[in-house]
Amino acid sequence: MSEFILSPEGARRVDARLERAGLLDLTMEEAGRAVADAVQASFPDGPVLVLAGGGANGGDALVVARQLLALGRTVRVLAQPGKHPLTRLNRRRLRAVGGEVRPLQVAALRRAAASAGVLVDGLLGTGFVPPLRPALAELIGALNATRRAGVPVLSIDVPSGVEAASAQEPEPSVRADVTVTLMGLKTALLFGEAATRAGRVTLVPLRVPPGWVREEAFATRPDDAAVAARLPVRTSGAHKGTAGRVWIVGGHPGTVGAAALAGLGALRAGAGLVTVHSLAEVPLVTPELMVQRHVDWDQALPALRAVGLPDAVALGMGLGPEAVRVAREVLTWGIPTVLDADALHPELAGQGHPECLWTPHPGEAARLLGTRTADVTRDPLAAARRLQTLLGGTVVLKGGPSVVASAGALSVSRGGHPGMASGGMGDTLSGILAALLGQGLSAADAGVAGVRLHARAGERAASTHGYGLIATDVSDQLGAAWLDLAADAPPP
Ligand SMILES: NC(=O)C1=CN([C@@H]2O[C@H](COP(=O)(O)OP(=O)(O)OC[C@H]3O[C@@H](n4cnc5c(N)ncnc54)[C@H](O)[C@@H]3O)[C@@H](O)[C@H]2O)[C@@H](O)CC1
Repeated sequence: MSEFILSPEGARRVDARLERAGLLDLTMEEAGRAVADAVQASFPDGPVLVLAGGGANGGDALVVARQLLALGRTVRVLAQPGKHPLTRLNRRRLRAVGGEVRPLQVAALRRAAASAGVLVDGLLGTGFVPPLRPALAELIGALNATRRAGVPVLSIDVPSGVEAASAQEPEPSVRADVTVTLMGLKTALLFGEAATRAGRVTLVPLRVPPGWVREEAFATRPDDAAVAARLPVRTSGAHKGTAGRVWIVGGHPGTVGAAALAGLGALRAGAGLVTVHSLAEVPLVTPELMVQRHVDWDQALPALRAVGLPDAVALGMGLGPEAVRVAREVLTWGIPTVLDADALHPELAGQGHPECLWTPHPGEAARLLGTRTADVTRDPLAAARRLQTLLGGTVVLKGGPSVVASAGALSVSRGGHPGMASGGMGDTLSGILAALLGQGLSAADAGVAGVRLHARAGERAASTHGYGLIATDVSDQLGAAWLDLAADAPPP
């Protein structure tokens, strides 16, 4: 199922609607039951130590405690005074079934943790506003020390102290083994150091009235069925001329491999005919790839245009100092275009068209936005949205995971592998994207499908090569990755 990504404000608005409908209590009950089920599934042994803050995150924790008691678990609860009405109500309910609630203090935490089989962290959720108050900072320090001593931690919604809307390194914050997040994913659970704090993340969508979460979500994470539904489908009469003619414009002495890798990626992503155009000698990576070496771009580009344009072009990979001039000319052709690497220049902002696909990594994104790389990585979703506004068309902000922003849609890719952090991976992606554009996909669909295809091929290749993965390994797995995704496609 595709998943929705909520901001703290969006989650609050859903809460407010639930409250107006008189459903918030039921939703908290469902959330607590789901978290209790997760505790049972992952940590079935030993006493459970539940830590509950004063807000609704603490309310969830008190429901978890009651649900686990009902399942026969030994449960100890340390809680702050309830500020949220439902937190107070659930404290009364817990007591009514014999649950004991003690004040949340560091000494009590250390004592109870010594014999605990698992610790449930319900101190702070999406309502946390940094900086952390000193008393809670001390508690979180004690909680993390308990984990280091061997007691696993399950966090409710987000690890406490993590700012839900930011991927920034949160210090101090809870380090969890498992995070059960509610209704929608949060930025902090997807990107950067914050995500590593969350451990294994599972999303419990909760049965809120249809559409409410979708309406408040600012981004989605499509599942493979949703991605597969965008992939091109061929008829038996397909031939190389109908499967997309792609040009790769790139390469410069010393960086010509980038263009060759893009060409290989395009071929393996199904393009019918691929030609690399370069001023440098292109290595023969595979005989199926056509190459044309040119003397200078001023002569080459008009001549190429005169012979007839391809279905799509990818440019910039290793293209060097002439990239902006070349990109300006190519953009006048008006054909679907991937702009990568040296073609990602602020001077080109506003010169694209709707079928452009811009593929910056965070460093290139920072240069385009006139900001620092750390500002991009702190909130990649916001950065991708700003880039799309600046550049138009579709933007793929590369990373683990990548973000795809097109007019009115923002999505996060699944999967991939850390072994993909090696030179040439981005060139392969540009080739894949151009191949999909050439096969008739819109820039928006090509962005979503191409990024997932690349990640899936990376996962496959990593199972053999691990951190030794190189870009050609990924290209080699593209066909199999496509078949994996197509197996999930809904029937035509
Ligand atoms: N719409 C949803 O997603 C649902 C949300 N629920 C829960 O509700 C949570 C949000 O609840 P709330 O908005 O009440 O907020 P939280 O419970 O996340 O946090 C609010 C509490 O944290 C304290 N706090 C805030 N900043 C602090 C700081 N810097 N230092 C120390 N203490 C600080 C506040 O004083 C308050 O007691 C979610 O994370 C989730 O666990 C669930 O009940 C189910 C439905």
